[in-house]
Amino acid sequence: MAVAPGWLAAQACRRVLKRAFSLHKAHSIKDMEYTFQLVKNIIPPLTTKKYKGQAGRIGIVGGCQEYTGAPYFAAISALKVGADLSHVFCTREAAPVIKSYSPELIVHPVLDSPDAVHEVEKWLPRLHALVVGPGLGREDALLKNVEGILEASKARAIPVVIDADGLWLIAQQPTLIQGYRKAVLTPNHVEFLRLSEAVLTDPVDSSDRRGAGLRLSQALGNVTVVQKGEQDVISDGEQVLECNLQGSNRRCGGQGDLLSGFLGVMVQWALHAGPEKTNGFSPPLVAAFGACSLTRQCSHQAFQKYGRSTTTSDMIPEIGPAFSRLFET
Ligand SMILES: NC(=O)C1=CN([C@@H]2O[C@H](COP(=O)(O)OP(=O)(O)OC[C@H]3O[C@@H](n4cnc5c(N)ncnc54)[C@H](OP(=O)(O)O)[C@@H]3O)[C@@H](O)[C@H]2O)[C@@H](O)CC1
Ligand SMILES: Nc1ncnc2c1ncn2[C@@H]1O[C@H](COP(=O)(O)OP(=O)(O)OP(=O)(O)O)[C@@H](O)[C@H]1O
Ligand SMILES: [Mg+2]
Repeated sequence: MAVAPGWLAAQACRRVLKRAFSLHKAHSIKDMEYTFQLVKNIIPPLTTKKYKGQAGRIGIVGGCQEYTGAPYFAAISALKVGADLSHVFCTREAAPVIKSYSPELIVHPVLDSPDAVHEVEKWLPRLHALVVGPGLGREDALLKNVEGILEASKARAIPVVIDADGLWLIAQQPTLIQGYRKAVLTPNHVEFLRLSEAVLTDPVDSSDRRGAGLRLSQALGNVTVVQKGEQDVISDGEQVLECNLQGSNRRCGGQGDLLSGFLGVMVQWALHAGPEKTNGFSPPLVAAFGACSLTRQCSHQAFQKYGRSTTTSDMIPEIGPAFSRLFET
């Protein structure tokens, strides 16, 4: 008997959803299907009517002498999820290294120049979102420049995803993003604790990750917080989404950097689509759910092929197939 491709796709989707809920019984498969539908609603269609740049022009602020992989992962994941152009603003030394990884990235060696804020600001009118922090390092002079870049981005209402050393800066100066609802923070376990210590008066209850995420988001004026971990817990201070989609047991470095690049693209898709497409959820919340599920699905697929030897580079060729499987079925 011939089986229709649509039926096969629906079965594949149900299998993904079953994996998603194997760890967390509080939601039904129906809830998860609904949240995936909201992500599907924000994805811009591929048509012949679009010109280069309309699906996304993203800037990554990061990359220094020690860390060149992290900004590369964020920038390439932005392109592979569907952005048209991906810029990296890094230090002079890091630039040739990052360029050598891929001809597809546009690399600006400006972050340690005395004129860094102005050099990045020139590009802001042409960018839809910034991802701040992957591979940035913690040198005071660089962080000072990033402060200026964040202020300039807020003044232009540009969405910002803040990760890694960008979160280190926010923990020192939470006022930089206080109340900016186009900011999404993506802390790992340690970064989440550091931020919580910086802005909450009472210690967080580590057994209640939903409550902790809500509190941190509220304390920061409802910026969206993506608390990464065995389950990703996402909150805008009003609502909480959890992403339990099965990933893998490999914890190789760089997976969070991929997530931040996906999110840079998806947050601007979601804000562009507007709240009517996200049915009562804030657009950044839906974008974050999309980026978390895609990261975990890429990790799952890569692990099926490479097992213990899986590294973040192995996840990159999985982005297209994982995206289709989650959002195009
Ligand atoms: N290829 C590249 O270029 C990459 C570069 N990267 C860049 O590196 C920079 C620093 O970022 P980072 O994430 O390494 O932060 P950092 O605060 O030094 O923490 C590290 C220490 O925290 C701990 N720890 C972590 N998770 C934990 C957990 N769940 N539960 C408990 N403990 C946990 C653990 O410490 P330990 O086990 O030693 O106590 C770990 O060693 C940043 O710019 C980033 O973008 C990365 O993106 C990777 C790929
Ligand atoms: N224990 C876990 N089980 C399953 N998935 C996990 C686990 N911890 C993290 N993840 C997933 O791995 C991805 C990256 O999260 P992680 O906490 O490793 O970020 P990170 O430390 O910032 O990574 P990076 O090395 O890029 O800086 C996220 O998609 C998250 O859902
Ligand atoms: Mg990280």
